[in-house]
Amino acid sequence: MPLTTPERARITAVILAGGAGRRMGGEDKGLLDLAGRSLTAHVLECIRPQVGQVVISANRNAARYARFGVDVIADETPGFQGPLAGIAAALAHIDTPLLLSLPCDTPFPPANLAERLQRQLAATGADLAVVHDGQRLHPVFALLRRSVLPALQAYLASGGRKMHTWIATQRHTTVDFADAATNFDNINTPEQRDRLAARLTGIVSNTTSAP
Ligand SMILES: Nc1nc2c(ncn2[C@@H]2O[C@H](COP(=O)(O)OP(=O)(O)OP(=O)(O)O)[C@@H](O)[C@H]2O)c(=O)[nH]1
Repeated sequence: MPLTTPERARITAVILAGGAGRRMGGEDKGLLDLAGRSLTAHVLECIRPQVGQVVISANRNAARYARFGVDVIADETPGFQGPLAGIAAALAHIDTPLLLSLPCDTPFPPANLAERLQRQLAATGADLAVVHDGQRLHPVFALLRRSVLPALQAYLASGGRKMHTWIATQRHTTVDFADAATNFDNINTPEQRDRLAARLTGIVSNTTSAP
């Protein structure tokens, strides 16, 4: 059953767009074009109806991200320390009890992402619910209680950066999204972007040529 308005209001989504994009030649992936819109615009469109509010985690091009009309949060530590740094900054910023993290480089996340993570978090009483696609964990797709912030800050302060390692230390649950595995296909390289763009163009031209 879809989340109710009060349930959605308890969740802030953070779109993580603060990475170095090394495999993309150092480009800011969140602003990359796919089918005429930035990757961040695709993710924002999908996630906005699922939650109460959205913020963007970005470390460059603040003015361009500001045009999305939501809060833009930079990491507290410079130098691209990884997704956990963005999640920590977002947890410190929000005033909702739950944070939904998701990356900017996965343009079509499932339309029931927040709902399924929230239902399992509530049912298990865990502090974190993480996506599993049937093959592997996708730790950047997670619903976290705000109360995990001190533990995350301590992990980062100790030099920890790995999501899998930190999640393993927390009371977590995994949510099976095997039925939606392709929704978690992401874009890391120019070739992956071009392939997906070509597929989308095919879909559009097939649709428009239909009788
Ligand atoms: N806020 C923040 N987000 C990050 C950071 N590093 C990665 N991310 C985000 O986490 C998600 C997964 O990142 P990766 O694809 O592993 O890293 P990337 O920097 O984007 O790309 P590569 O340098 O090619 O690995 C993406 O949405 C990134 O924008 C960081 O240091 N800070």
